[in-house]
Amino acid sequence: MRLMQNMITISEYPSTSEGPGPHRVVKIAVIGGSGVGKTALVVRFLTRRFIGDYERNAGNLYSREVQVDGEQVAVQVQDTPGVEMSSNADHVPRSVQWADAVVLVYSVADRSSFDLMAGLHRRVEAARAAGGAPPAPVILLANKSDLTHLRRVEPQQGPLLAAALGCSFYELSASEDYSQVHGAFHRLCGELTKRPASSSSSSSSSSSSSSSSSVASNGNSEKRRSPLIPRPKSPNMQDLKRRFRQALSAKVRTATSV
Ligand SMILES: Nc1nc2c(ncn2[C@@H]2O[C@H](COP(=O)(O)OP(=O)(O)OP(=O)(O)O)[C@@H](O)[C@H]2O)c(=O)[nH]1
Repeated sequence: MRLMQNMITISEYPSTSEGPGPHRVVKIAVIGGSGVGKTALVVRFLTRRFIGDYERNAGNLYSREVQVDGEQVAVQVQDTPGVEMSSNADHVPRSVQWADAVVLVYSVADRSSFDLMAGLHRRVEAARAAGGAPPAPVILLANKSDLTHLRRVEPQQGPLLAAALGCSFYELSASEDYSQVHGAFHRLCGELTKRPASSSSSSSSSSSSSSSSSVASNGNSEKRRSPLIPRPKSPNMQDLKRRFRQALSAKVRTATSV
């Protein structure tokens, strides 16, 4: 369903809607505790806008076509529910097995979100092994670096953990710095495009265009439904559409006022 004139669309979960297409697809799962800024990071990367309000996310999939090292790439980002909040314990292994790469996120202002990271990394590795998938690149993101007065995780702890886990590490602020967020995701996309395409990652939806973004709810039972069957309007999708409209209308206003 078309949401806005500027090609923001609501679509089905892409693993069911991919058809033959010209572009490479890279799939990234974003995982971490609740409220650490996963949605804010994903939306910041895809739209440049920062979402200031907080609404709990039940698992959404976003996609956008971007240029990576001169190549048109369809980036799909799975924004998973906070691991400690989810009633569905399956969502981490499902997302990890679907993805080509994993982004683990904690907030520097939330010690418990940092303490989840090592265990989550183990779950990522176990899920890949159980699914027969090769190890995936994992990056560790320390978000909310702007909250210096609320810091609960010391700056050196993130890099130490990342080194122990064999991950890349970025400390950044989704609210303050788009370029850091873009840089982290973009480098990961670049790394993925240098790898041989997996069979599920070599094409994209034929309806995509170079300026398109889309978002789909990742409800468990809906995941494998035909793209032709209309998705029920869950409150979560309504919230998401509203947040997208908010973020993008500001973008359109900026563009038209220049
Ligand atoms: N100060 C600050 N706030 C941020 C930053 N990133 C996100 N937030 C805020 O943190 C809150 C939670 O952000 P979300 O993106 O919804 O967090 P989430 O990880 O998706 O949360 P769940 O949906 O519960 O999994 C929101 O109020 C955001 O505005 C940041 O870099 N700095």
